[in-house]
Amino acid sequence: MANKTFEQLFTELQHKAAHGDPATSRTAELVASGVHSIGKKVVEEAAEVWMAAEHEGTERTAEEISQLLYHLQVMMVARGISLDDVYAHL
Ligand SMILES: N=c1c2ncn([C@@H]3O[C@H](COP(=O)(O)OP(=O)(O)OP(=O)(O)O)[C@@H](O)[C@H]3O)c2ncn1[C@@H]1O[C@H](COP(=O)(O)O)[C@@H](O)[C@H]1O
Repeated sequence: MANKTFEQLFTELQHKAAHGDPATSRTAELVASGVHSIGKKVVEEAAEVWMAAEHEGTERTAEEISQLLYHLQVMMVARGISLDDVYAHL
């Protein structure tokens, strides 16, 4: 059972970006670091998904995918992109 849905996490991240303290919120820290830094994390996490899928088990791969999805959501928040903006292309 998931701790939260993709939609619930996105709402939480929007709130953290607007009101969070970069000293205690990873999301606020990442958004403050800017799109270039967030982009590097997205690429790093994507590579970790690839490596886990090829060389590690299902649980590790799922964990890496969760981290990629988190960083993609942070990028969306930083760029002001909504879930509906993305769903429009799915
Ligand atoms: N789901 C996540 C989540 N997934 C991944 N991460 C971050 O991504 C990191 C994983 O990336 P790495 O493996 O590169 O770890 P790292 O070496 O510490 O990263 P670097 O410092 O090297 O960049 C974790 O250590 C977390 O900092 C997350 N940080 C926060 N959340 C959730 O986001 C919400 C808001 O969190 P805060 O903004 O921290 O309050 C909460 O529900 C959290 O559970």
